Amino acid sequence: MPESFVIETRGLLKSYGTQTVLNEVDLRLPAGAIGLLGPNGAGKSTFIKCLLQLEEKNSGEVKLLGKDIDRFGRETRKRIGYAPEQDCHIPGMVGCEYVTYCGELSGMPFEAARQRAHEMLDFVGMGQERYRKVDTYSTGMKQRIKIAQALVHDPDLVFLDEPTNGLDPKGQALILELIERIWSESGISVVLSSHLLHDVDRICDRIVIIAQGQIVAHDTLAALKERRRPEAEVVISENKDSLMRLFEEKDWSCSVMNNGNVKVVHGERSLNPLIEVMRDAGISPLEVKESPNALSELFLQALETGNGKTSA
Ligand SMILES: Nc1ncnc2c1ncn2[C@@H]1O[C@H](COP(=O)(O)OP(=O)(O)OP(=O)(O)O)[C@@H](O)[C@H]1O
Repeated sequence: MPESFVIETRGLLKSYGTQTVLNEVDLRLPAGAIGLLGPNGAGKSTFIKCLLQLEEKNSGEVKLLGKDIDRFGRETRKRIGYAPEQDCHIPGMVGCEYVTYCGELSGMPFEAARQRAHEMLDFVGMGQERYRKVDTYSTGMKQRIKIAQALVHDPDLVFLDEPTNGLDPKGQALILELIERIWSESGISVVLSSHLLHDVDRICDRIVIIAQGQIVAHDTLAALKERRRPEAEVVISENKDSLMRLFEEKDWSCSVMNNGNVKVVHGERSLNPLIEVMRDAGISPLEVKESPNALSELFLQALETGNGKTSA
């Protein structure tokens, strides 16, 4: 059976004036918990808005849940939820009234919308606060109610744009746990946009890294973590020359780094052969650090690209 995708884009292009914000983005994403990771200004929100037709793309094709948005945008959006980065509540409305209203806007009859709103408010952990005006909520509560309104109509796919913004570490952890359950318990595909590696690293099974409107990486989290260069950094206080000679005898290229540690390209699948060679030669390093995995490396490169530096 051919694999189906919840999101497919081909040549998606979006510019504001002379600035190209999405540069011919090609992506095919299967159902799951998807992390959209990139520095501020990378184009994450614009990507989401173009998919949801809140912004008009310049060119390219987009399919959501298998349907072309140019032909079936309106009907497809009924099966999609969205929590934007900025506040989206209606001033003066109390929490449960607001989520119910969002359900009605999605076409649900009032009674069904009200019942489901309470279920979703329970799901996001809102107690009696639901009977208070949203204007009086803390940042954490506002983030939670945004998630509740995105889920009220029981969508198949939900976009959450920077849902941990403004939260302290405990608040971030609570929101991430909640988001993880959206996919693992309800089977609703989630696109979590974030500029924090930690967010997506914890709960997503697939990662897309975006920088300056281009996809710099797309793979499963497991594959990105598995991928690393066969390099290591050896922290050593004495016998540095002997260590370098030892590596050269093994034909492993090595050099002294700015911090005084020795970098070695050992070409092995694990650190074990490197550690054995040093042990046999009677050299005891203080520490042997593995090279960063591809996820960390690509994310750092994306950050540098986002800051105007070009990556090697
Ligand atoms: N309506 C707009 N008009 C002009 N430029 C825009 C508009 N919206 C976004 N941009 C520009 O497009 C680029 C990408 O913005 P976008 O909001 O998509 O980034 P992001 O990855 O979501 O980052 P952040 O989390 O900081 O919002 C930025 O340079 C931004 O200034």
